[in-house]
Formats: sequence, structure tokens, C-alpha cells
Amino acid sequence: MLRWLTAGESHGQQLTAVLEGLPAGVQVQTSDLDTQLARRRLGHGRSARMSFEEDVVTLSGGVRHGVTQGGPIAVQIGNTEWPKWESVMSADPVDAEVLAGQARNAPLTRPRPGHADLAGMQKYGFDDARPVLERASARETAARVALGTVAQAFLQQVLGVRVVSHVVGIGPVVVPAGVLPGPDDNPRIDEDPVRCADPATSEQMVAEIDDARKSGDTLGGVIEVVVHGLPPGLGSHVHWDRRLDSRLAGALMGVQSVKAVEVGDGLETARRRGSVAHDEIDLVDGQLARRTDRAGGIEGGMTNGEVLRVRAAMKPISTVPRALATIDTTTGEPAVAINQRSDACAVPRGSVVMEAMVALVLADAVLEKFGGDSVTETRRNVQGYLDALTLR
Ligand SMILES: Cc1cc2nc3c(=O)[nH]c(=O)nc-3n(C[C@H](O)[C@H](O)[C@H](O)COP(=O)(O)O)c2cc1C
Ligand SMILES: C=C(O[C@@H]1CC(C(=O)O)=C[C@@H](OP(=O)(O)O)[C@H]1O)C(=O)O
Repeated sequence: MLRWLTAGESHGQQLTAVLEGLPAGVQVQTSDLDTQLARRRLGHGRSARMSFEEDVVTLSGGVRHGVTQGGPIAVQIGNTEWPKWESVMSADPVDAEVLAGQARNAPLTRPRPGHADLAGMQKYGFDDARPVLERASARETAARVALGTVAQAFLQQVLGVRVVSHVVGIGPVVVPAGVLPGPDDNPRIDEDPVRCADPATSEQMVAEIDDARKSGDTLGGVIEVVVHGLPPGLGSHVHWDRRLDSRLAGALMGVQSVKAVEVGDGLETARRRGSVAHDEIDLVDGQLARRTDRAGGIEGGMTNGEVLRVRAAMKPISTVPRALATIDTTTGEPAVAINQRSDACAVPRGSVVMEAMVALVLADAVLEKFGGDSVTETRRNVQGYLDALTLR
């Protein structure tokens, strides 16, 4: 079983992440994490913070000379903005005189509709939204991407699995049906300003973001994660919490701002008749083949050997420059919500986070099915299973 945890605040000294349960022998190094974290910072619509802040990665446990050792993997991601925030975010008490007069330390009492501010203040008994937004912030997704990189390395080295993603919608602009990235398409998609696999739609998405930003507004959108190379039989039909679709949905819904998840054709499938909703089965030259992949590679909560497709819908950013109505929690008077710098649209960089979450869930499902304390052992178990399948 794979377990993972993250800790740290948006303007804290560093994020910390731990991944436990991965076998020995996975090749991964700091530069692999750097590459994925750099991808997470890109994309049209990102905030200024993404261009000046850097992620400083330290792989501090579980990896030796570029190879996992079987113990928990520990990662720190230092925040280069820390010196500016040190007194405000210090773990130890800070002299009140030092804090007095610091604009950054003023209590935040105008909660943003759509962010965690108000519910968090109520739940934890804070009269300041700072401690809520610091942990709610999607800065934390840097830690998930770091762990997801290790999970992706495992999947690729054991099974040749490739996890790719693309943006299929920004606000009302959506890609035409049938755009499906291949296993090696991530580098090409990364070159697009909105990580869209269709150049014509990409231009419209960029224009939509520019328009929203100009009018002081924000946007959400939809991301599709596509996974090539999975064997049939990951997950299970036997219990709700062993279903792979349920586990993927939970992991993707667990990313800040995700409000819906679809597997395969998802909602569209519910509008179709059964005769055109499923993926008919053939045997071609002794090999199983599907005429379509509407199910997105999962049937009965298990992979079916086809390409896996899952979509996550992110709501528009709630720090809206054209500020939204709220109340000041100290006075109860009407006010405008906090509206400092923010991403106008975080969907392109969100896609890298979705890849990481999918990779972590799949690595867990692979270990559940095949086990192994070393990559060699897991590979051997995979091969034994594949060799025993009468139909493939
Ligand atoms: C990659 C990414 C970047 C985000 N950037 C911002 C941002 O700059 N400003 C903001 O208000 N929300 C941003 N969000 C969304 C908030 O973190 C999220 O809305 C908030 O934590 C409340 O959670 P909920 O939307 O799931 O209810 C971002 C989300 C993601 C995934
Ligand atoms: C820092 C990151 O994302 C942040 C996520 C975020 C939020 O509310 O989720 C708000 C913004 O931070 P700030 O309010 O300080 O400008 C984003 O920049 C990051 O992704 O590394």
C-alpha cells in the first residue's frame, strides 16, 4: 500500500512531502522533480508569483545515488519568498513590535466567496483568514507534483506506463471531440501556452483568458489525463473503495478548485442509449480489441487494458480582481472580498497536478495487484500475470 502526506503553508519556509510504500530500485533524482515542478509553474493566466518564486527541491530520504531504497521518500520544497514572510509565518513567537505595522500581518477579515476563508475561520475559531488560506492554497500542489514524479517513474520503469494530460476546456472554449494525446505528446503540449493539444482551440483559449483578465475576472476549465500502457485488472469490482474509478475521482476531487470528475465520456454517456454508450469487443489476430474507448479504460472499477481517460473540472479562481461582495467579519458591515494578486486561470498548470494525482493512485493500484519490494520483483510479478492471461 502506498501512503502519502504533505505539510506546509503557502508562504511558509518550505513544503514537506512523504511517500511510503514504494519498492526499492526506482530510478529518480532531484532533476526529475525540478522538471515536473517547472511544468507546474507554466501556463497562460498564471499569477506574477509563478514567475519570481522558485521551488528549491531537496530529496532528503529514501533515495540514494538516484535510486529508491525501499524506505519512505521525503522531499522538501523550499520557498524562495520565505525571507519576506519569515516574521509573519514564523513557527516560533515573534516580538509584537516587530509584527506591528507590517502590512502582511494585518488580519484578513474580508473572506472571499469561493475560497476556504469563511468556513475555515468559523470551523477553527480564527478571526483572521490568514491561517486558513495559507494551508488551503494550491501552493501545496507543488508537494503532490514532487511525489507524483516518483510515482510516474515507478509506473514507467515497471510497466512502460505514460501519464499525459491536456487542457480540454477553458471557460466556454472547448476542444473538438476526439483530440487524444499519444504517450509521448507531453513535451509538445508543454510548448502550448495553455497546454492544449489542439492549436486552433489553444488560440481561442488564450484570447478568452486575456479577455477575462482585462475585465478583472477569472476562469476555470477542464483537464483530461490520459494514461497509456496499463494492463487490465487494476482496481476491483468487489467493494466500493477498491474501485479504481472511485479512487481516481477522490484523488482528483481532492485537488483545490476541482468540482467535477468524469471517467471516459462521463456525463455524455448518461445522455446516450446503451447501443452507442459502450465499447464493443472483437478478437483481431488473436488479440482483444475494442471498437471505441467511451468507458475511458475502466469497467467494473477495473482497468480493461484500453487507454485510461479521466477529466477534472476546475471552478474559476475565487480571488476575483473585480472584487466580489462579502462582509467584514470584525464589523459585520458589507465589504469587498480580498483581491490581491492571483492566478487569472490556473487550469494549464493544474493539469500537471492532475497527472501527479493519477500517477499516485495508479502506482498504489499496481502495488496492490503485483506487490514487490524491488522493482525487479514487481516486474517479474507483472510478467507472470500477463503471461497467464489467456486473452490479451
Ligand atoms: C494550480 C492551482 C492554482 C490555484 N491558484 C489560485 C489563486 O491564485 N488564487 C485563488 O484564489 N485560488 C487559486 N486556486 C484555487 C484555490 O486554491 C481553491 O479555490 C481554494 O483552496 C478553495 O478550495 P475549493 O475551490 O476546492 O473549494 C488554485 C488552484 C489550483 C489547483
Ligand atoms: C503559490 C502557488 O499558488 C498560489 C495558489 C493560491 C491559492 O489560493 O490556491 C493563491 C496564489 O498565491 P498568492 O495568494 O500568494 O498569490 C497562488 O500563487 C503555487 O502554485 O505555487
